[in-house]
Amino acid sequence: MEQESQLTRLGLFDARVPRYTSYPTAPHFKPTVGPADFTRWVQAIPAGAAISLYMHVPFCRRLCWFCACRTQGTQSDAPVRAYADVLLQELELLKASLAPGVTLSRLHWGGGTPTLMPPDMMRRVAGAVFDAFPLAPGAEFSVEIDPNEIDEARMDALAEAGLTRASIGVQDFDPDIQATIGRDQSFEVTAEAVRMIRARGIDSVNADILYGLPHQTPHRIADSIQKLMALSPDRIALYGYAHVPWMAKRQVMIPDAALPDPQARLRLFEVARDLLVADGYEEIGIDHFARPGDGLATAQKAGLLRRNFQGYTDDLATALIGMGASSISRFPQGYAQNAPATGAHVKAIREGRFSTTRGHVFTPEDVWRARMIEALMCDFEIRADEFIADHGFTPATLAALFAPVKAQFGDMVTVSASGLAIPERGRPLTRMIARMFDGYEMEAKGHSPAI
Ligand SMILES: C=Cc1c2[nH]c(c1C)Cc1[nH]c(c(CCC(=O)O)c1C)Cc1[nH]c(c(C)c1CCC(=O)O)Cc1[nH]c(c(C)c1C=C)C2
Ligand SMILES: C[C@H]1O[C@@H](n2cnc3c(N)ncnc32)[C@H](O)[C@@H]1O
Ligand code: MET
Ligand code: SF4
Repeated sequence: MEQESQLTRLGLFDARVPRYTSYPTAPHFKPTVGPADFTRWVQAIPAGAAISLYMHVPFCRRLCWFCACRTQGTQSDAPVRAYADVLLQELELLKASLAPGVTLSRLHWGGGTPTLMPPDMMRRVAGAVFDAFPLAPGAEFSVEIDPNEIDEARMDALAEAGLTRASIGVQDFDPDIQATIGRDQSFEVTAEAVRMIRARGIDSVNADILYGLPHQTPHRIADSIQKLMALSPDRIALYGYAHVPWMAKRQVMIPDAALPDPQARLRLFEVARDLLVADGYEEIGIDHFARPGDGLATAQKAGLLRRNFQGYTDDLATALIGMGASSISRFPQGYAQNAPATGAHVKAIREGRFSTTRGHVFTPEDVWRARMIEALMCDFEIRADEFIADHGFTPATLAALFAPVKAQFGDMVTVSASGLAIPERGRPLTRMIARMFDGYEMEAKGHSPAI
């Protein structure tokens, strides 16, 4: 394949590249940002603003071996209950620092597994959030749902709390692959979760599925995608499995020898993508798919697609506040991350202070670099008119910035007076091209593969 040899020459199959869910990326955060900065940034949010709120629940009943999320296993509800109490205290602290009249454009519960909360706990947490900050008109309330960890009573609690979007973890339907990644989940269990969601009139269903898993073949991923399409999710995240056992220790359970090589990963992605596109899904950025009419598809058409810690979003709020252990907040001034360890976060909140341990203060240069990387990840294009109008560039300064990218990537990028664009054939290189605009990370580090 000519494209494949070109991609090989450009280093796609050897590269380790950030996913750019933030810029700068989390590994560049420094302990110079602390609770005082976080408090100041929260206080600077204007009265009556709509903000986005993320609540992290770092508990699971079982720990899937493939998972790189910050979470811990627990068989009892006691630690979850104690943690939920702390979330309510954190909410009080936040309310005390925020100007009056703040509403939510988004509320997202992620994890971990938020659905391991018993129904009364879900009601209590949701009730406290909406008492403090009501949903803005058109707002979304979304929750990550583990199909193995949901039932009618918990679904009732979520629906009554006003859930608008359910996000289910699928990963793969193949039983052999499931055994190798430590995640049993029959098709019936997943289908039943979708039925419970839709039966309550929650008609927005997202699903997460992975390519690049151990023992995955084009035939097997095609089968999993077909099963997933039978459930007709509105939105699908097709993430590349990130094998980072030095960071996510439980991944040592996954034998390296069973992993597809980078060329095979590209083929797995393409098989899955082609099936989804043939079924009418629109490609959103590097790894999302959405039915036409879904918020992400509409935002992409309007040039309003944005990148955040969840991947892609159509949320335009300028402040995203992350609550709970390890969560990251984004403000116009910079990023602030809470203490990653649950114990340290809980201790800080119980003592009446925020747990912010690391972060980053934006420089003027960060602002335009962040936006260029976001534009590439969302639209595969850096539009000259935007950067001339909003960031003080001239055609000449843009041309100087684009020249080394063109020299490096040849016909995998196009450069003209209207800007820099990545044509279809160059799409697998998007994260590598974005890295050319990263002022912090010009050399490869311990990231996941570029494809
Ligand atoms: C919900 C689960 C996941 C979160 N991040 C990932 C998953 C699957 C994927 C991921 N994120 C990072 C890596 C490391 C390698 C890489 O490709 O860059 C992987 C596999 C980087 C990263 N992203 C965030 C953090 C804190 C990090 C690592 C830095 C570190 O802590 O050492 C931001 C972030 N990740 C997740 C959330 C919920 C989040 C911010 C709110 C979860
Ligand atoms: C929140 C979502 O993150 C994805 N997820 C969890 N662990 C990994 C990993 N190692 N690599 C890629 N994606 C992962 C899953 O698809 C989950 O549903
Ligand atoms: N824990 C849930 C699941 O695995 C949600 C996605 S992973 C954070 O299904
Ligand atoms: S994939 Fe979901 S259920 Fe499995 S360990 Fe990760 S957060 Fe927990």
